[in-house]
Amino acid sequence: MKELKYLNKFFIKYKWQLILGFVITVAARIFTLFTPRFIGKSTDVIKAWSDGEITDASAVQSELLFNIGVIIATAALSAVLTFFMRQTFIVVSRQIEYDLKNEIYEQYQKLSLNFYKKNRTGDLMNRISEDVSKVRMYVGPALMYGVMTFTLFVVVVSYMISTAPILTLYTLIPLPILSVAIYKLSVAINKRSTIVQQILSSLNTFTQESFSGVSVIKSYGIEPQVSSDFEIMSNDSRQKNINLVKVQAFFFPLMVLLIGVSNLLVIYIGGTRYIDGEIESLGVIVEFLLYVNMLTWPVASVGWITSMVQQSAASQKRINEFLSQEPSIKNYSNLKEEIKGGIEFKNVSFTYEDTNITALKNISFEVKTGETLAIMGKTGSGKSTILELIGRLYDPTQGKVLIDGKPTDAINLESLRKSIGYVPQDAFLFSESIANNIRFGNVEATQDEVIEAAKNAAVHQNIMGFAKKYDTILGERGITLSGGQKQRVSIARAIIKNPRIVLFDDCLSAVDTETEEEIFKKLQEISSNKTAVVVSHRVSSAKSADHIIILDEGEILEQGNHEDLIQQDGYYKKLYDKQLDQKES
Ligand SMILES: Nc1ncnc2c1ncn2[C@@H]1O[C@H](COP(=O)(O)OP(=O)(O)OP(=O)(O)O)[C@@H](O)[C@H]1O
Repeated sequence: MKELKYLNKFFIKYKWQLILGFVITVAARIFTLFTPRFIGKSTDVIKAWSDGEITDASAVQSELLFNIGVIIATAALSAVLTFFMRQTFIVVSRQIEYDLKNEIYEQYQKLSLNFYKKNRTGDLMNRISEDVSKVRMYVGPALMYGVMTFTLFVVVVSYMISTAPILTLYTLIPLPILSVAIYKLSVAINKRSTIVQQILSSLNTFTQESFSGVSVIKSYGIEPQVSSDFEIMSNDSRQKNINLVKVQAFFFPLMVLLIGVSNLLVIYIGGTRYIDGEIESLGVIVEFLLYVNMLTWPVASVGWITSMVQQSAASQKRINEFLSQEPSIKNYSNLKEEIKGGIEFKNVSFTYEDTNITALKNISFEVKTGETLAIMGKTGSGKSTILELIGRLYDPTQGKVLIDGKPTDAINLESLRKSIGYVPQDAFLFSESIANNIRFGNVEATQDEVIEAAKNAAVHQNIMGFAKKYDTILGERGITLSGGQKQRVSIARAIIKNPRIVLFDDCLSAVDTETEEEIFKKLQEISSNKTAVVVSHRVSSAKSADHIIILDEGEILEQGNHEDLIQQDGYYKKLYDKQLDQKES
């Protein structure tokens, strides 16, 4: 339960609403007491009339009318207060849910790439949706029903004891049994519904994947196989749902049975004690019958609340695991600074923590401000890793990455990231308009600036070809751009940021050579004073760079400018000849 202590700060934050809720709950419960009390009184009046103890019919009538008036008025008051009780407790729980979701989301934003590699997206989503909803059950309904049960129990039972202590004892005997039984049942229901949820989430993932990959499924003609896999999974889901329903079906019969037993006890014990003269009026029995029914749900809810609190604790434990994680990339400098763009790697080695793959081994090179570096090499040779280290998505395992002569970890993280325009290998676009996707690089950019960036990335003409032009929505409910168009929108996004350093990770692979050359020409025009690092498989992208590095299994195989490397007659020269041949043929 110590996990739930984390939530105390929210209880403190919303203390006044909660105190108000508590006061309202107590008042609402007190008013509910009037109904049994006045029904009991009315029974006694009628009994006295039928026994001939009262002979004035109008007196009986007016007393009954008064009692009815009191019952209606107090029940109405209690109903209004119950409404406000929900308004306080449940509204506070929604506020806490909102605060907690924001806190988790903020933490997600702070955590580094490593965290995302280690945890599946489904888990991240679950923490922020399902786990938070379960925690809300503790801060909302569990707290509200807890307070309600407690106040009702204290108020009703103390009143019952003062009226007829022995009868109270017998009446209450079945109630703890009810509470324990409901607790056991709730635990069983929760276990089974967790299984149902898990199956539902795999079923959702399966369906989602098969819809996203529908073109692969159809082209391979594996629809029957996919359908039969789906059938197996949904069959399993049906079975688990039936198992859940079987336990749920016990809930109400069990409650009815135990209420029935309590009622019988009140009638039997109450009746015999009345005959023995130990209870003075019949009204007490009627009153007690109503009390038993009033107490049943709160007592049953003790078991339900207990299991709800246990579940919330488990969820909060999972949330705390994420909240307590420190980002592996920390900001050590608060000094915002202007970055010029000189880059230097000094004996840099880097090993990915999750796979233990050493992607870079003792790499050293320098790119002066305003120069262009091209990185080439076979797939998996560590090209993208170099860009990730420049953007400080990771820190080097050994050696130093310097920007303007300063180690990247000594530079203010925000200043560093602001000065970099990174275009990743897989262009990621949001389900938003094209203009907003470009504006992502600079949210304050005007429409003219967006158009200018798109022109420089050679994608303006394509965009103008769409019916809604820059307002064309991308993604699931919008249009799908071709691979090359996506890459160019992603480049426009980096350009609009007007960064000091541009990092292009093989981001023109889906573009034909002519367009590629056009883009590079434009880039050179607009970025003459920017430092550029370009990863490419094409010599055409690399040859005009000031410096070229050829990587092989994390090590520098060759380096120099285009002429130097042609003379070295190694990997670069072979690639150059091959790509020249291809262009000519
Ligand atoms: N996030 C990661 N976690 C673990 N290992 C990784 C990660 N990214 C890359 N690697 C590994 O590091 C090595 C270098 O990868 P990197 O992406 O830098 O190569 P690359 O030269 O850019 O390849 P490509 O040309 O195919 O993009 C590879 O062996 C790869 O499997």
